[in-house]
Amino acid sequence: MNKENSDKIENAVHNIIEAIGDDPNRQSIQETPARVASAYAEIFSETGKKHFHDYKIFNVAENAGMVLVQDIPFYSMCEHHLLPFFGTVNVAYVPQNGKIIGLSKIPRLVDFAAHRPSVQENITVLIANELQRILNPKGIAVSISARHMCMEMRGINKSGLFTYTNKFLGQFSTDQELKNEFLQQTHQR
Ligand SMILES: Nc1nc2c(ncn2[C@@H]2O[C@H](COP(=O)(O)OP(=O)(O)OP(=O)(O)O)[C@@H](O)[C@H]2O)c(=O)[nH]1
Ligand SMILES: [Zn+2]
Repeated sequence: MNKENSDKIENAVHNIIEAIGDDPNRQSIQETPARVASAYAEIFSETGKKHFHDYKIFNVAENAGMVLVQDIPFYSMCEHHLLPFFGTVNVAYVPQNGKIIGLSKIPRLVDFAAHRPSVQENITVLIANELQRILNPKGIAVSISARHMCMEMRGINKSGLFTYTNKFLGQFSTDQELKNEFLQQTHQR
């Protein structure tokens, strides 16, 4: 993040601290605006980016069956309240023409989708669509389970609720057996 944008966040946080009735010059929070700016640079690092580019494609001779990376932790911020929502993502695909990507790129793709203001449904679809664009595999399944702080610490104030979303493309939407394999492996029914 450039200096101009980081200054904008610092000024805004300074104003927020004042507006909630605290003193921005209080010794232990003097550096808070700068800390928030640097935290936001990390948390929102992928904002506005349409495509994930950090991958290489490998070719293998024989197609594997379903490739599943399970329980990938993620943190995001809801676009309505800028409060965290977080949980785990399962990403599966069935390769086509021996085309695969490095396994570590799947959690990186999850971070790409999550590190922006968003809603759970959009993260789910963005992961599926980017994987589709990159690999054009025979099928894709993405499921997310998450807790939303905007439902837990304010508003409806219900703790410990989990929201589930998923997106199935290609064979995962046409082949019930494959879909069941995914759901069984990821403990969803
Ligand atoms: N579909 C969806 N909704 C979300 C997500 N994160 C937060 N929300 C909801 O977004 C809605 C925003 O609704 P508004 O009525 O504009 O906001 P609000 O008055 O603060 O709503 P309450 O949270 O009910 O107090 C709320 O119902 C939130 O629960 C998400 O990832 N997906
Ligand atoms: Zn919210």
